[in-house]
Amino acid sequence: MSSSPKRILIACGGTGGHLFPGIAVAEALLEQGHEPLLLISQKKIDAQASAKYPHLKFHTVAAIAKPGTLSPKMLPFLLALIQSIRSSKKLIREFGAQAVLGMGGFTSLPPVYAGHSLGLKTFIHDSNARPGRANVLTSRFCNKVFIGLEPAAGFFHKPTQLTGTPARPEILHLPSRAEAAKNFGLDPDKTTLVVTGGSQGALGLNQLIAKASPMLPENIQILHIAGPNDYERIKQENPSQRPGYHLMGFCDQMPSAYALADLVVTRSGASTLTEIALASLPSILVPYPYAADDHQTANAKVFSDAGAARLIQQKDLTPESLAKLLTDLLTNPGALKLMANAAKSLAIPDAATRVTSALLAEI
Ligand SMILES: CC(=O)N[C@H]1[C@@H](OP(=O)(O)OP(=O)(O)OC[C@H]2O[C@@H](n3ccc(=O)[nH]c3=O)[C@H](O)[C@@H]2O)O[C@H](CO)[C@@H](O)[C@@H]1O
Repeated sequence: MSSSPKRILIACGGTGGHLFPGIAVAEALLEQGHEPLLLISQKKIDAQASAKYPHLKFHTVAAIAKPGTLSPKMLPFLLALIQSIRSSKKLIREFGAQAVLGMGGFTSLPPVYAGHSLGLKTFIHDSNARPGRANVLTSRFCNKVFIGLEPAAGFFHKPTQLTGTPARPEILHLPSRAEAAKNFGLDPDKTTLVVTGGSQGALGLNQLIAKASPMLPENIQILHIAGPNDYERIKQENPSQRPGYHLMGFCDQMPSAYALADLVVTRSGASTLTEIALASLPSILVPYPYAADDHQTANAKVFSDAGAARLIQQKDLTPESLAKLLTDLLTNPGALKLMANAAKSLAIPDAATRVTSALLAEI
């Protein structure tokens, strides 16, 4: 190992769950004097998020998503994969990469495979308790797999290291509660419920919350982050809402949302879980029912087993039962405190530097 600056290619496009951890690793590398290049997709979310980090270098490639095995789209997918491996090799040579890190999904497979076939050290990070198939396949071409949650270790055929999932630096430095409340026009002194569905697929949860919120005690305020796809529908379906209910589409101030929250109701995507652990927040976790291999239930179990969260499947909830559970918890500060402490014990604040140290030690 030498201390000279290293050039690291990080593949992290396609979803917030891959992009933000990739950005966190890139920031840590940059801080240590190294040169990261982030490979992202042409999707809007990647363009929007990357624009906020003008000091980082990004390279855009077409997103790759695997169709069903018998789908007629399989042949075009395989051709796109081969093409992407070729262009990844070209990029690795031009950039002079010394290692490749994939943050997950099929978008990571071509650059990791290309790096491996050019003789570079290659790595992937998997943030879920039950890894995606793309990552298990990609791990065949890796030297080491970094994992966000312990149960993932059993799924890979390569050495794994528990690093946690790197979070955006701003999540590690939350604003004050007063500042946070101001951002949403809410009251800093009121007990606050924050609802967020992750970046995709929370219509069922959004509908439950919108119907449950009028049944909550009057002194509770609710920040309901419904996501850009559901915002209009939820607004139309619930024309008369109670005071202290604030509905929004996409939230670009998640640190403020966490700073204001006394309890979070959410899907159990890995980045969201990482963030609520870092913010020491109690939660009610309602896994996305259609997530691949039900990995969100596996993620949520880590938190409920530790006492940090209540895990409830969407099919088992009604607006009434959800309102009762929320009221019971929100009026029981002792229970919330115990859950918050358990959440804190799951946090790995140095996840980004755990990844960079382990990676740099091998090149
Ligand atoms: C439906 C699905 O399969 N989702 C998967 C997807 O997560 P997905 O990317 O949908 O969700 P995550 O919970 O992992 O991350 C969401 C990220 O978006 C941010 N955010 C969210 C809402 C908002 O309004 N503003 C905002 O900034 C959150 O702070 C967080 O950083 O990849 C993750 C990592 O493999 C998996 O664990 C998830 O299960």
